Amino acid sequence: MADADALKRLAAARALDFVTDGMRLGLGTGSTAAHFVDLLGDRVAAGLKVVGVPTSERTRAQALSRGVPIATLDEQPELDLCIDGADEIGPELALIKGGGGALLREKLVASAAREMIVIADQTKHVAMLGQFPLPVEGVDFGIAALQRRLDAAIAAAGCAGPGTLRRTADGAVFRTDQNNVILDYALGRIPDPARLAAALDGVVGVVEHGLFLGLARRALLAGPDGITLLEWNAGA
Ligand SMILES: O=C[C@H](O)[C@H](O)[C@H](O)COP(=O)(O)O
Repeated sequence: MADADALKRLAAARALDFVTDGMRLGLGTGSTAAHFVDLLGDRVAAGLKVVGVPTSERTRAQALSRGVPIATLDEQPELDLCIDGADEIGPELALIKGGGGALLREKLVASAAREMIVIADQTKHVAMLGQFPLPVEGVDFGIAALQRRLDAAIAAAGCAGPGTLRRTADGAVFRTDQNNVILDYALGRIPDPARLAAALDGVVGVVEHGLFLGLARRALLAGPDGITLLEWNAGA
């Protein structure tokens, strides 16, 4: 069976089929999106004309190193397509994102794009979101109070589970590219993602959360037998 990294690269390669000359692209973050940026670099070297808006400093550095022209979201506020990975892909292409801490810029970039395509190995596809801890990005002023408000909002939305302040491998508090902190909520199951997202949106101190609802129109899932295309059109 193909290893997970090979499957991620396979999904990334298929996403290139959706890229055409002149496109303004949102460039995601994470190991799967990194394969896409790498492969996009080859296409750019071969003459493809695109401009990419990176969703993290990591992706920005990678795009530059691969010769992919980049711009900021201020310079390119309207994008044609955003290609990004995900931590979980549930029904209606509802996503959990932010395992790598890039959820805020990822959501801003995906929201600026006419279309978002998710690339992943097929193990990310789940019947119900929640096994992957849900990242919630917040300001670092009064974390304990923020956590209490979050616990209450999450319980009111019919979910439960501990929130843990994210730390780096050496024990320091993890900081996002926007210098915020992340609480990872191990909820186990999220039966109603829209209800939970609405509850989180209303919590003072929350900057953004990792539920991406109604943003992805397609997902390219790579498995041992090839690519499966999932499509969801919220407006249909
Ligand atoms: O913050 C990170 C992003 O949301 C990633 O897209 C997500 O964590 C998936 O990453 P990977 O492709 O490495 O599994």
